[in-house]
Amino acid sequence: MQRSPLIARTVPALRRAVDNLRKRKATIALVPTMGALHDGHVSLVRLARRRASRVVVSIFVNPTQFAPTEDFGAYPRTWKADIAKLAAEDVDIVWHPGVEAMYPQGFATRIVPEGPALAGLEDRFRPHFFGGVATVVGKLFTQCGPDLAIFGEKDFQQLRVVTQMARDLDLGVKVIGSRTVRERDGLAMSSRNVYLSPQERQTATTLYRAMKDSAGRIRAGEAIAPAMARGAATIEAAGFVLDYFEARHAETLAQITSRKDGPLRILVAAKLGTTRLIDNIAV
Ligand SMILES: Nc1ncnc2c1ncn2[C@@H]1O[C@H](COP(=O)(O)OP(=O)(O)OP(=O)(O)O)[C@@H](O)[C@H]1O
Ligand SMILES: CC(C)(CO)[C@@H](O)C(=O)[O-]
Ligand code: BAL
Repeated sequence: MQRSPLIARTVPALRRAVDNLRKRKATIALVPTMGALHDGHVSLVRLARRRASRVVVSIFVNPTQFAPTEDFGAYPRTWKADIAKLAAEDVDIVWHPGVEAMYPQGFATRIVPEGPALAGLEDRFRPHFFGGVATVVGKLFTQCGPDLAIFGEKDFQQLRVVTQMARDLDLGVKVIGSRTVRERDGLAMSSRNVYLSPQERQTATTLYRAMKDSAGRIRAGEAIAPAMARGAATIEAAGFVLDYFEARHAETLAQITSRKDGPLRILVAAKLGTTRLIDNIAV
């Protein structure tokens, strides 16, 4: 029988609910989200279910990771549909704080990530972003105290930054990455895809095709620079404004010049009209 998850809106209510699960010797997985849930999020919840006996999903559109010029106000909020999806997945607790519960009056502490995972990419175009993410994810981890937490590979640099933070701050949470879920034409599922017009939605698949093409060329022995230049040109010709299209070391995200530098990942961010999309694939 389908149960509705318990919905916690304050830190004490969340802690009580988690303590109750712990009394029953549960292992707990946390899946942090900003809501507007799609099948990508559902795949994270399913992985959480396989890895732990109880699942907590947080839904919080975190203002500190948006610049004032970005889409915090417009970000899709689909609460009822989200809860129905989470009930169908048998989620135990939904942690849904208001902004005042997460950042009470007088809040004045931030976690500021540094190091190689921040070398460019998202950090160059959204310099506020990882400070906001690390601060809120650090809080989510200490509020909920999960054994493990699941993050999508779609936000590959975020996965690396959060993994490093959990390790550096001894948060006792094992961070697990989950593969990217795509639409049939290859577009990575993303809450922001709803911003795309029908025409833009058709064009959007170019990102995946260009990454696959460049990855195929590199695998076939073409030098990295021309293979990547070709992908970038394809994306721009389709009408995107490109932020970056780069091949990086898949583990460290360090810059690479040759295939001998180790396993590679191609990462892309580009704007189509006013919608900014990101994606990545393994080479
Ligand atoms: N297509 C996807 N496949 C797998 N995981 C995903 C996918 N899309 C998002 N996620 C993961 O879900 C978690 C919550 O992400 P978020 O709520 O920001 O969704 P999103 O679709 O990435 O939204 P946005 O459009 O804002 O980037 C993150 O760990 C993110 O990497
Ligand atoms: C990890 C996260 C929930 C932090 O707000 C967000 O950046 C996201 O949804 O990827
Ligand atoms: N999916 C990452 C959250 C963000 O872009 O704000």
